[in-house]
Amino acid sequence: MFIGNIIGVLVAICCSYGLYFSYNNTGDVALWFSKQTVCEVQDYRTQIVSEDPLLVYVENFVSQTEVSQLLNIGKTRYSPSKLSTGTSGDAYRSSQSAGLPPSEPPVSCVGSRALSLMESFTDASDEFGIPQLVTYKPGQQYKLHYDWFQESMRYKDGRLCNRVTSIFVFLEADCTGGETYFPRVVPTASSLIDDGKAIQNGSFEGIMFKPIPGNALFWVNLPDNRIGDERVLHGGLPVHNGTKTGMNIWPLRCEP
Ligand SMILES: O=C(O)CCC(=O)C(=O)O
Ligand SMILES: [Fe+2]
Repeated sequence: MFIGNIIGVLVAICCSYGLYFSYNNTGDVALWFSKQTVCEVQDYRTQIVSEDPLLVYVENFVSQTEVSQLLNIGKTRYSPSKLSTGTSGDAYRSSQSAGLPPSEPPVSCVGSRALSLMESFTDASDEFGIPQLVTYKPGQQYKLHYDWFQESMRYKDGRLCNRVTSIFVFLEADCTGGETYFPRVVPTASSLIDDGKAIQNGSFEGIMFKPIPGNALFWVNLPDNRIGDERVLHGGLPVHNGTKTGMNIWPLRCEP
């Protein structure tokens, strides 16, 4: 079901100092906008996969130019991905991850675009943390997990925070396998499946999304601002051949 009310037509032509400071005026989010940045206009299109839990497919969220630039910024920064427990090198999450500098274009542009998309889910006490690239080689995966923490994490300023929403953007999909799988989400429309962008059939529960560069998934982790939603359990299925790379954006809901 393509819907009119959230067809996204981005208007962030030019992000200048302070334009988005009403979202947040302290902490990391200020870094998103600490440089004068001219951003590409990006016409993206949203499609609701499931209303409850809210899971939205975002087509053309990031341009091919931005994809190349993001991959380039990340390429020297990779290290083994960590689990929320802080452990790395675990078979549960066998990918490599790279934190991205939030103020460097196009990271800042994609960040402001994400803020625009998520405006109704964020508030002034939120933090945006560090966007993260995650890359998978054959055999690598991220088994089923929640992005929200069972116990809120202590932010650097001492506040307790949890991941209120997630955006996962597919950047590189020169691979077979590597679908993003939500076993507990029942799609309310079939067009993504008909288009071959998602897979749903009787052999498994839920829905899986094929990695397609530039497209993204957006979902809500903390629907009532406090309790993590167990229905947004998801994982990155093993890559069979080639390379898959994505970008995580995880706004943090912090206690005021
Ligand atoms: O690789 C994927 O498809 C999903 C990645 C993910 O869920 C994560 O990094 O938290
Ligand atoms: Fe995840």
